[in-house]
Amino acid sequence: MIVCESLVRIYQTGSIEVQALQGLDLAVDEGEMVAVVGASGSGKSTLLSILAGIDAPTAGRARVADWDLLAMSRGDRVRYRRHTVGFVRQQTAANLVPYLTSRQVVELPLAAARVSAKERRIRADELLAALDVADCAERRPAQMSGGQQQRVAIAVALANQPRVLLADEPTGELDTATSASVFEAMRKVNREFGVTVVVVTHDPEVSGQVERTVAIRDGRTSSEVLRRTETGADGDTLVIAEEYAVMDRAGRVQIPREYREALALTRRVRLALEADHVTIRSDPS
Ligand SMILES: Nc1ncnc2c1ncn2[C@@H]1O[C@H](COP(=O)(O)OP(=O)(O)OP(=O)(O)O)[C@@H](O)[C@H]1O
Repeated sequence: MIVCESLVRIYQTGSIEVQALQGLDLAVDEGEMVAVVGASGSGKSTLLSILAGIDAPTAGRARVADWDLLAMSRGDRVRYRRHTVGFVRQQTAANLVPYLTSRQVVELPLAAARVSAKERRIRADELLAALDVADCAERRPAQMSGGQQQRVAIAVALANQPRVLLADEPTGELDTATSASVFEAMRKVNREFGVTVVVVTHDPEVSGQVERTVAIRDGRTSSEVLRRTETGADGDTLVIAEEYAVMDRAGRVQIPREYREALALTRRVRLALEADHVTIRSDPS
């Protein structure tokens, strides 16, 4: 559903150039839910803005569903944002409109897509019910909690039945219990509606609940954690998490700093192919 290869985004401010993405690789299957983590400034929001069609990459490849994000006209971009992706921002207020009720704000994207008034009402009520905020249909943002506002924001993002839901720190302004429930709502739409979900988060509690977490370091995908559940001998369910380094198409792998420091691996290293693995040794000279 999503494929990014060697994705680059350079911001130019006067004479200063910032490489926000420096050859990022990412592949997300249809129906998957993936968490994206990384230090502040690592490029998470830049990636999400590109996937949302808000920002354009400088170079590389980026495809979402049938769209090539580097070759879209202005009109394509509008269609893409209206029908293929839904976007939830961190700031609860930025997702909603102060003077519109929840039902009205969910109906807005449907009206833009020329859905009839009757259908709009039915779809808005279905979505608000699916996100457990049916009782907020007549309320404006100021009359709702942060968690309720984010659930309504997810309903807005899903109004036009997008194939991909993108969320940039959707629980960043919420307390732990509320963020767990908003995150659970996202898992529910992923499971029940089959929407592919990419969620940026700082919260390890959140990233620990998805099957795959992608870590971005310096604008590049550096590692992935895959989680699976297994039933132990005593019948208990265990979550097994395994961390993988990510290799790009050219075969490059980033070796974590602590490994490099522990073995004094510097500019030149020796590689050797063994029967079932590759060794990396420091240069004796
Ligand atoms: N519009 C812009 N103009 C110039 N530089 C930018 C712009 N947007 C982002 N950057 C820079 O690009 C880099 C990546 O920023 P980005 O917002 O993607 O990081 P992030 O991982 O989302 O960080 P955070 O977790 O703090 O939100 C940073 O160095 C940032 O200063």
